[in-house]
Amino acid sequence: MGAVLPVGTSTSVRVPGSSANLGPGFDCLGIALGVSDDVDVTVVDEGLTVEVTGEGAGGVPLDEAHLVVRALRRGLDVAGVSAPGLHVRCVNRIPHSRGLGSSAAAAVGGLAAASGLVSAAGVAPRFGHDELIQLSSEFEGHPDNAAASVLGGAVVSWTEVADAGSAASGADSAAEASAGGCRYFARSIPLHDDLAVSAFVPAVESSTSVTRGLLPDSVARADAVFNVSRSALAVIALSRDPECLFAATQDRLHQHYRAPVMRPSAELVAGLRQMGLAAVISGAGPTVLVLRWKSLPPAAGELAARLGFSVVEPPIADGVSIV
Ligand SMILES: Nc1ncnc2c1ncn2[C@@H]1O[C@H](COP(=O)(O)OP(=O)(O)O)[C@@H](O)[C@H]1O
Ligand SMILES: N[C@@H](CCOP(=O)(O)O)C(=O)O
Repeated sequence: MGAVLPVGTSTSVRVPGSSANLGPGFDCLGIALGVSDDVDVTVVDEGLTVEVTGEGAGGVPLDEAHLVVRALRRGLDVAGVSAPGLHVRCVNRIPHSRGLGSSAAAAVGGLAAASGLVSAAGVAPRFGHDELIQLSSEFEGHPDNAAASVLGGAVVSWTEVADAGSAASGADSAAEASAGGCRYFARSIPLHDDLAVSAFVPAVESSTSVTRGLLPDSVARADAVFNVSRSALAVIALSRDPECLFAATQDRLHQHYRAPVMRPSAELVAGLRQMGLAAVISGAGPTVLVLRWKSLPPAAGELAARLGFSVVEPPIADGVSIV
């Protein structure tokens, strides 16, 4: 290991949550939401202390298993530096296991904190956006949430999986090797000025890894074609024609497979869509997201309350920031 970070070096990071998929864009579309976590890290003499307040406090581990710490360690490792000890303080506002990208935000937050520490100590430059997207998506296994948390706004992301030949000949970067050959990329979608979101958040949780297990390995070509057309339309709807949002948020690849384990969410999506709203399952659920360009009708709030969902209207957020 190369440089050792001086005791007292510190950094503060703010990272937004996100909503992935936006209906048809499974594992490739996402939008950053103005509900953010803060991560403050200070280099200390020895050991590791983790302090958590807000969402997840009392539930997440307070040792090396903590996701922010794992990402922080990975970032320091990639930068080729070590720390004699670390104090990590997390102030969490993104609800966990609701489909609002908390795990991706934790990975981005830890990696950005590593980036902030190495640059504050003057031992290495900050990670660029592309590197942050690569490293954080490796934690997730899909880039849609992580890319939105890094870049802010709405993003299209994509994954390149090395074929057997290139894997045999060796990965072309340490990141690629550690990701089992996956390379992750993203670009921002310019957003229409009137675009806004409403999130309908239930009290119940749902694990992303569990509900990914409900999805089939292959789908009918007609369903693939259906989603390809809606995903392409989604980019136009988000950027310049919000009136297409209703059509652009249809999906046949993931939502109905997950519906049996989130009936109230499925019922809420159906009810909101009957009102003409562009409602989708947020990420892997159970939160429901509405992409809109005008106010919600009162009936939307009434249905949400009856089904046990709280409505929040976060701004569309900028990407991760290092203070
Ligand atoms: N800020 C955080 N700090 C530590 N662990 C976290 C944090 N955010 C999320 N996690 C971990 O990720 C899990 C939730 O991930 P996931 O099922 O993907 O849901 P989400 O949609 O919220 O990302 C939590 O149960 C916790 O283990
Ligand atoms: N494309 C992923 C998105 C998961 O988002 P999360 O916020 O629920 O973790 C999926 O649909 O599995």
